[in-house]
Amino acid sequence: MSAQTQQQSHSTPRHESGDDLSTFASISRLYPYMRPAMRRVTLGMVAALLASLVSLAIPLVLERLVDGTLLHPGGNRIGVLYAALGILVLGIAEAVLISLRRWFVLTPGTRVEATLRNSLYARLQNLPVSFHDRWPSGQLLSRAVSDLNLIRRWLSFGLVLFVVNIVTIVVGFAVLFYYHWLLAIVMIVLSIPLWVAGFFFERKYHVVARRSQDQQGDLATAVEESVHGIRVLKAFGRGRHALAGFRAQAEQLRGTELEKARAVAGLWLWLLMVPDVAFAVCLALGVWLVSSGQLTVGQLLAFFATATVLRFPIESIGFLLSMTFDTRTAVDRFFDVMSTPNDIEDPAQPAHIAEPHGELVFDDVHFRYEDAPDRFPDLVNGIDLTVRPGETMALVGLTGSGKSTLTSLVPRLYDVTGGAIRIDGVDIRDLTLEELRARVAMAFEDATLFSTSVRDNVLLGRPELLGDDPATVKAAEAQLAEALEVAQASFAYDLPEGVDTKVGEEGLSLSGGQRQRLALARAVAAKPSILVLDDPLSALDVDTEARVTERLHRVLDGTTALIVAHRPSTVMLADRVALLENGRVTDVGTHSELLARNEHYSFVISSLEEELSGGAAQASDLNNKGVDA
Ligand SMILES: Nc1ncnc2c1ncn2[C@@H]1O[C@H](COP(=O)(O)OP(=O)(O)OP(=O)(O)O)[C@@H](O)[C@H]1O
Repeated sequence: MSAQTQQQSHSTPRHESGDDLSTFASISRLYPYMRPAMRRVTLGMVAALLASLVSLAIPLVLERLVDGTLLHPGGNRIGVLYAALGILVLGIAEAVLISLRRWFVLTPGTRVEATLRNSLYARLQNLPVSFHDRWPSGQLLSRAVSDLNLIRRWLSFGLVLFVVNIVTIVVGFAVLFYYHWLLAIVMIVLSIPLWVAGFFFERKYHVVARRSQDQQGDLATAVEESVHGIRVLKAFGRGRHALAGFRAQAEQLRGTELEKARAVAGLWLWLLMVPDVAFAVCLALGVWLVSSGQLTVGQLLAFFATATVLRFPIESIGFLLSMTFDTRTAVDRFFDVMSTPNDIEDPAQPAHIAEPHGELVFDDVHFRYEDAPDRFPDLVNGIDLTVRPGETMALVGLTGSGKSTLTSLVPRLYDVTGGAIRIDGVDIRDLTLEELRARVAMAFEDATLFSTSVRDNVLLGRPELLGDDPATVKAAEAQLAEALEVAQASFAYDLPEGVDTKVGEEGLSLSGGQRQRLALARAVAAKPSILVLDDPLSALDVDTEARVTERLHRVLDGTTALIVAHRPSTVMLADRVALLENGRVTDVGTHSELLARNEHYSFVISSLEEELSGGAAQASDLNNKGVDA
């Protein structure tokens, strides 16, 4: 496998949804999105067609002018004046029609682009987490930005010109026949190399265009990763290495762009050379036809004037072809995402939990990741566990035993591959996703904050509290205060603009512990009947953790909670502990019961303690080395 192919196969799943379709069939899939814009596009096309026909009519007037008045013994000045006036009027009409074309097609492209972008975003929100595991964000970003941009430019400009130029060429050749059949046939025969070059161009260009657009996506992913990981790269002194990797990728893209440019240049060579040769041959033949009395001077002049009008449409075919194939690739890439099946969707006939108590039952649950090798058993291999209403259950197990995976099955971030998870007796797959995710709230170890205010981040799961009327604002403030207090995140009130301070990627930088506390506040504020916490306190110091734990205990009183525990102190928070071992729950009991009777549990707890003291030593070591500075 070449380095290039290797690079591609590692970075992007390539569905190539439209690879077996013709360019026309592939682009026609856009029709439902284009329908609202079609009226203006069609009007633009009509205006452009009329402009072309007008430009083809000018040589006809020229012929009359030369043969009928200038060269005619009885020609008069009034005739010349009329003909000149006719040409002027046609010229003005052509200019007006071209302006109309621009005006008609300017807005529909932007509207279609916006619709496509909204649909893509909605689809990305809708697709399951397993899709996002497979797709690098740069590939999605390049689809949402540059591919849709290409489609807009083609719609506003390429499509209309392509159709109009083809029609102009066909009508133009018919007009050439009208002047003289032999000259027209010579012109057509000499153009054949052009059509052949166009055919080979299509086959080559499509493949290179796809590669180029995929490589742009890979490059975007590389930039995104290095920006996100800038601290790690700096701390480990790997900036140069990252730059070298980036350069290699950029060089690869440059190579592909050059290949594209060479393909276009090859076509251009034919596009420029063939008409010149055809003109020269036709001129010699035309002069002979005039001298032998088979053609008038006016007809010869009109023939060349028409052939000149046809030059731009013929020359632009190369550019428009490459633009069309770029667009076809962009459309294929768009539908790669849009046609990815979503296996986590609402049921056809949803059930509803009338009286939520918060009982959570795992019934012989199995799960394996799509890319897990066949020789491995299921990661979750038949888990039976009941978390009673209002109970706090800690999940404990060695690292990699599948604790986070198990918790992510509850809000259906992934679907079980066997067995069932039930909330209050209802299989979670029978609930709508909206109901399920209103009942279950989650906080992760890796706390993601969005680029918006603290308030909006914390009340993310309570959209009904984000209104403007005074009662809602008051309720929102109370909820916010309670959640921030439970999560020991009152520091938010001391930020420059209090809870209105913008945080997240574009806002104020917060420490890992502060981010975790806000994420925990978000889960608490959602007031779920089941709270799933995936080691949400890992970045807190021991004192803060103790305070959060004490408050959570109070809040969790009526809430069922499933907590992944990496610290003995988190385990203390739980009423009972479930021990995860080889994909199964091998023991359930209180912390002290398990410590007393289960050797593996004691081993896990002592390894967690060791990890903690090791982590603390490492942290102080790093601090001494001044990494933070
Ligand atoms: N999205 C994924 N795709 C494929 N495999 C995954 C994915 N996420 C996790 N895994 C694999 O599943 C296994 C269990 O991971 P998981 O994060 O659930 O374990 P864990 O018990 O929470 O670990 P830790 O205590 O270290 O957080 C690991 O071998 C991991 O490599």
